[in-house]
Amino acid sequence: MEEVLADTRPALKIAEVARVLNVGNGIAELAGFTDLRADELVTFTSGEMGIASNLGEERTGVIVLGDASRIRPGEKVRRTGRVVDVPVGEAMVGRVVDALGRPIDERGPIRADQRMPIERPAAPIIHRAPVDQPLPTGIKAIDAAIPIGRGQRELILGDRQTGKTAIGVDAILNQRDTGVLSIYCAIGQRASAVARVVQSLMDGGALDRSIVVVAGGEDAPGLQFIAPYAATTMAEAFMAAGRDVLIVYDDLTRHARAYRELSLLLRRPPGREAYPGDIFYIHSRLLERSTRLKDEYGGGSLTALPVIETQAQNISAYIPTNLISITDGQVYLSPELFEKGHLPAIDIGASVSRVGGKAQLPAYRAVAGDLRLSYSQFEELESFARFGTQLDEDTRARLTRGRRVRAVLMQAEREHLGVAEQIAGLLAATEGLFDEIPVDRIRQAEQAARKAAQRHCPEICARIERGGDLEEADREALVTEMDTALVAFRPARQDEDGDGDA
Ligand SMILES: Nc1ncnc2c1ncn2[C@@H]1O[C@H](COP(=O)(O)OP(=O)(O)OP(=O)(O)O)[C@@H](O)[C@H]1O
Repeated sequence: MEEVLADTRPALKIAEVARVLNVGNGIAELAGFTDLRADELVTFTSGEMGIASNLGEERTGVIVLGDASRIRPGEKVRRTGRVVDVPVGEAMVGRVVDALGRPIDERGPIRADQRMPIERPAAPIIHRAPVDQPLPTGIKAIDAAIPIGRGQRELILGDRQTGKTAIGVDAILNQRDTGVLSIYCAIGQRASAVARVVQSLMDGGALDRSIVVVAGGEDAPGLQFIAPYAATTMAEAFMAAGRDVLIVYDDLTRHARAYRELSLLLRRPPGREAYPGDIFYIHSRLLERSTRLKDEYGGGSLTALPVIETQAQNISAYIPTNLISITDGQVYLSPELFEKGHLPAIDIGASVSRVGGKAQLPAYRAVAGDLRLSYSQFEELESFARFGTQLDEDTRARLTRGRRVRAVLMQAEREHLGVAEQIAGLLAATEGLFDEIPVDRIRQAEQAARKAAQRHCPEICARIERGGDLEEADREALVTEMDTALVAFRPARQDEDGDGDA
């Protein structure tokens, strides 16, 4: 009898059910819970879910993860004893899901055998390995001047319609042969914009090795707020299993706005630009989770490309400065370059990669080592030259070269180039092979040079692709072959042909 009593624990029931006091705009206020935990998931009788956010003695503020208009005052709410989690693993690959990991692609249910909480601590420093392996984006201006490494966090920022999404999508499409799994997390975007990205991934054959997480502009602010954390959890599951993952958060400006809306509705005190005091923390704790793990801790990596929209090119506004300080560099897209048609509109002088240089392939470093500096100098020189000053021979030569390098760095969307192709084009430009060719023919000339390099020096190209060095002899061989291929583009030869446009 005593044994039985010893095993019996008094079933003291704490209040597990509460009622809705009022609801609206993504937030519900409840009364009745006595022991609710911060961030605990609650379920409404109407079927919606919510996250316990403001825990007061009498009232609880809950972020609604769904349609708040379906919730009625007086409705019952139950606690669940768990935090928000999402399905993870192979079953997610190739799927388009919402912020709670539920499929929205009409391809049937997802049978994942594991779930993980959306908020998880970042890997401790001791588990982290240095960023020293490249993550090629296939975009010349980035791979040459602002290289990104696996495990890096590189911000993409610029005004609206400057090609931010295009860079993220191109980076995903370029992972065809790298074994990198990609996650595109759309936050607060129009459904048509998300549909376009999904279509591009499908057309490029990238959806089979990607996950798309969508919290659209018309979704509840609570879903928009949790979407990047959910996407990161899905990525972390692969990272822990040794996979390399690339994640694009498009975009964190809208994420910050969704959080501001929720905070104001929860009556938290507003700070600068009406954002709450912990606005830095919501982004730092998210991006801190991107890293590269040491082999003994899984060996995978998580590379993050967060996107931020600036207004009137103001990169020193609150959210952009926060993110610039959290990330390991930024790719700045300039609306002026976009208007001039210099696409992708990357302002190389205002962009930087703080850790990716170590990850750049040696052949790249040999060719594009000082590209960022020399290109910025050229841009400055060009702006002075506009005043019509008399130019000396050396300045004129530097302008000629700079304009050709710029033409070579221009690239259309979805035109991904392998490492060897990129290096051949850049080598031809920096060695002055294009100097005598009119700028409007550089694109064709570059293609011819790249083809010649591939055709006549296949073993050098293959070695470069494998990460080998570019020896002096290799450089000479490539330059000779490309120079020969470019004869047809030079004015003298064109004049002989009678089609000169110099
Ligand atoms: N390298 C490029 N070559 C040609 N067109 C490009 C290039 N990059 C972007 N574009 C075009 O520029 C337009 C804007 O691109 P995108 O939607 O990526 O910009 P965004 O900055 O993400 O826009 P938003 O502010 O709406 O999010 C698109 O029509 C896209 O096709």
